[in-house]
Amino acid sequence: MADIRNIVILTGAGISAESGIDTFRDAGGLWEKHRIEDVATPEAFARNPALVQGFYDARRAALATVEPNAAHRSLARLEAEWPHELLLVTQNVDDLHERGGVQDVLHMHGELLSALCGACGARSRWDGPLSDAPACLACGAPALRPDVVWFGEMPYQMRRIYDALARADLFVSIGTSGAVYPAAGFVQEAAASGARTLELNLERSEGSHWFDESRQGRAGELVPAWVD
Ligand SMILES: CC(C)NC(=O)[C@H](Cc1c[nH]c2ccccc12)NC(=O)[C@H](CCCC/N=C(/NCCC(=O)O)S[C@H]1O[C@H](COP(=O)(O)OP(=O)(O)OC[C@H]2O[C@@H](n3cnc4c(N)ncnc43)[C@H](O)[C@@H]2O)[C@@H](O)[C@H]1O)NC(=O)OCc1ccccc1
Repeated sequence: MADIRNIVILTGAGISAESGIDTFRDAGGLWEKHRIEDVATPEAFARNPALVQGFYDARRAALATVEPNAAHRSLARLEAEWPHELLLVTQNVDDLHERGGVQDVLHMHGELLSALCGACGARSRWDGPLSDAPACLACGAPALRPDVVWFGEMPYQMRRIYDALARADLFVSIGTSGAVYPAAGFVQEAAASGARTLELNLERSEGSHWFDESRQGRAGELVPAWVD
């Protein structure tokens, strides 16, 4: 680690699995119970907003029943102690990184605890169901939607992410299947700028072959072992 200064870490649903949050593609995962095109696209929301709001209301309510795990807490410790640049990017819409103690996490696919006005773009913290949401507090339009990035929509803060990848000495991917872009392409971006690349995942992923090193195991063990 001596020559490592700038680190970019990407996390996915696998880091929250041991906290009891369903992943997407694993057995019994979200995409087994729901079709992406029914609940996670702008077209689905236009077609059946109640179904989509219900899907996210259930996931938002479930947040109150789960706690961060050792992997979340280890990353908070790393953030507090790392003397150089560290950017933590998550594809997760849960708040377990923050509750695990991380001060600055970039939610590239949005957050369950935030509502977005489809009319004026205003954001507001939201922890209840959105199905019976009042109008937007800023513009009064009845257009509040989950502040998450659906398929076909541009992820958040891509400029900040690509800038950090271009400066990275080390890129670490934790608990993601590498099935969804542009996140699945970050390892190649980092490698192209000369960074070392490490994958920590329960099993080999669609992108494992892009990494210098891929370690298999549970995030709750692999991440503390890597941080300490
Ligand atoms: C399905 C896929 C082929 N489709 C896409 O990638 C699409 C289309 C596309 C764009 N570019 C492409 C290039 C090629 C092909 C397709 C595309 N991408 C988009 O539409 C994106 C938007 C995608 C975002 C969609 N929203 C999500 N989530 C928020 C909502 C919600 O949460 O409901 S995606 C969602 O699924 C993704 C994958 O999930 P993972 O987190 O990886 O979870 P998964 O279940 O798949 O895997 C879990 C892993 O953990 C491991 N694991 C399990 N337990 C543990 C454990 N205990 N410990 C460790 N590991 C564990 C398992 O082994 C497994 O490997 C995450 O990103 C997650 O956020 N937008 C876009 O491209 O805009 C334009 C653009 C253009 C230019 C530049 C930029 C943008």
